[in-house]
Amino acid sequence: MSEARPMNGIEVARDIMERAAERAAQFEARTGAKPCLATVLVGDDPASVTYVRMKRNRCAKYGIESRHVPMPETITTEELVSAITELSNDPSVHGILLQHPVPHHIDERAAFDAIAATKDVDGVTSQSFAAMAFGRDGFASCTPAGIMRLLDAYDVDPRGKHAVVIGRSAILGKPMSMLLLARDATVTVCHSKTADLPSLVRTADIVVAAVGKPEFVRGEWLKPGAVVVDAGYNEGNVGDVAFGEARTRAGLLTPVPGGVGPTTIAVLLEQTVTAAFRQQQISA
Ligand SMILES: Nc1nc(=O)c2c([nH]1)NC[C@@H]1CN(c3ccc(C(=O)N[C@@H](CCC(=O)O)C(=O)O)cc3)C=[N+]21
Repeated sequence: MSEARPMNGIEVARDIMERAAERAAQFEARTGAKPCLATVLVGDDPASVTYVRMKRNRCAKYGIESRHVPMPETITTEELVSAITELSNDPSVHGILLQHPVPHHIDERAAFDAIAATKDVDGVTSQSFAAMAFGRDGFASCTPAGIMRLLDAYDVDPRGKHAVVIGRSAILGKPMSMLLLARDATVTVCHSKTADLPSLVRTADIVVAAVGKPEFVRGEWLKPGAVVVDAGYNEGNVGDVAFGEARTRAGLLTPVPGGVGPTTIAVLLEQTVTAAFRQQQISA
């Protein structure tokens, strides 16, 4: 049986980040300051702490400053919105990342939408979503945008293909479906109430798994030769796709780790540098 070709997210991410680092250095040379990303973390969930630390380390490595803004678990929506509004109005901050998820008592949509669109380098605001959906200028949601970069790097053209997106979350499944649609894929968005998911997946040329359930997508669901993107980040670095099974069916397959995750962070860095240039009204 033939084995799927792996899509190397580490390599694709490195290219994106090296280019971002060059532009960050140019920005610093011209303005005297590095591009700056504010990272807002509510509470101290260990996985979230790790992800935010990874993002800040990656910023430091590629010439981007980060300013960490930790918030107590007990903060109210109002307090969080006002802290984010302050960052939106702070000219020394070019990008804002509010780490998802926030505690249940907080209105996450309200918090995301307190991020100024010009600083929404994570692509989570309603305004960015609309821009993404209508093909207007704006920052894309990082994980879906990173996935599009992976597809491009491996010459996967979504045009006319059937793409099945499993998951409809605000920062993953939903924007993913918009970006694939913008590239002329025929998109089916599946979720927990979808009837007969395996049959739908079997018709997919491109599968994006974004459900958050370890090894949920089975190898036998896949059309032989399909492009399979695993956007799951479950405990213990296990994806949403049963990798061992998928490897004997898929044509191209992202590993976890080393697939979607690194490109997500790379797009965040790239968009932070772009935001910095735009806010200074200078071009890269
Ligand atoms: N507002 C917001 N934006 C996000 O983009 C966002 C978020 N909230 N909340 C959580 C998820 C998760 N996420 C990951 C990014 C990179 C890796 C990553 O690079 N993982 C490595 C492995 C990690 C390791 O080595 O421990 C890899 O896949 O190779 C994982 C997960 C971004 N997210």
